[in-house]
Amino acid sequence: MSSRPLVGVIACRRDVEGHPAHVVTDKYLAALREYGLAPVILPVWENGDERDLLGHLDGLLLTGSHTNVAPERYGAELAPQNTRADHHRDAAAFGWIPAALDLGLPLFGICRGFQELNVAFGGSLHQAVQNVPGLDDHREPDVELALRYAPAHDVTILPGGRLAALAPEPASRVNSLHQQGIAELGMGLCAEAVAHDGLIEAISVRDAPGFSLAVQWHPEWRPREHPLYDALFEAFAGACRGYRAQQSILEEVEHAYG
Ligand SMILES: N[C@@H](CCC(=O)NCCCC(=O)O)C(=O)O
Repeated sequence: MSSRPLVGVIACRRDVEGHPAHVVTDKYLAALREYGLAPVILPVWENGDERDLLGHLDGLLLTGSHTNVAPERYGAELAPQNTRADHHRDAAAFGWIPAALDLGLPLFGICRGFQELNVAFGGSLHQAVQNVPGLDDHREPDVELALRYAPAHDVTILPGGRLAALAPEPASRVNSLHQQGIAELGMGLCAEAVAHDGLIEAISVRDAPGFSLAVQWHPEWRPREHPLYDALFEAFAGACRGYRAQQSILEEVEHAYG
């Protein structure tokens, strides 16, 4: 039986060959595997309540997606640039985030997952960052994949935070593939890094006992080749191993003493 920690990876809903499907791109799964974790794809249903799944996991990864959090979840009107939704994903993410934090489950958000964490704490989003005065265009160029995920802009890591504690350097250059971004930071969240134009690009949950970081960029893209991406996955994997060990002890105590 695998001793690798089990990490739940939230899926997205898409049609595949005419059938509704639950989809995760391989790079998220491959990155978790690279760092000694066992990825488990978590299906998403708008009317589902799969919170019991989290009790079997040692970590939760909220992936990126071309779709967007429904703006009504943060009290906004749908912007014309916001053309892709996934209500199944929304329902799952906003159920699993509080449940994971209640369990102390290591929680890692990437891109859409970063935005979901902010909205889960009452924050709001820009739906078209490129149209916000003073902010740049953070969308990916229409080029081949390796160039789309290449480092695109600098981020400054804020001193004294959870990201600073694991980052090899106080600044880095990261990829950028998003049209949405944090407008108002949710209550109870800490800004951990900002882009060159001031946009928040990494956050953490202030009172979370364990790993609870989310980033706007994509560290799952060839993480071993980028010191900050590598540090993020090493820290997340370490947190999942620690959680697994803690759960094993609790299970043994429960078994021994009932
Ligand atoms: N749709 C949101 C989030 C952008 C995002 O997650 N992009 C990556 C999609 C493909 C991948 O998983 O790498 C926005 O536009 O801000």
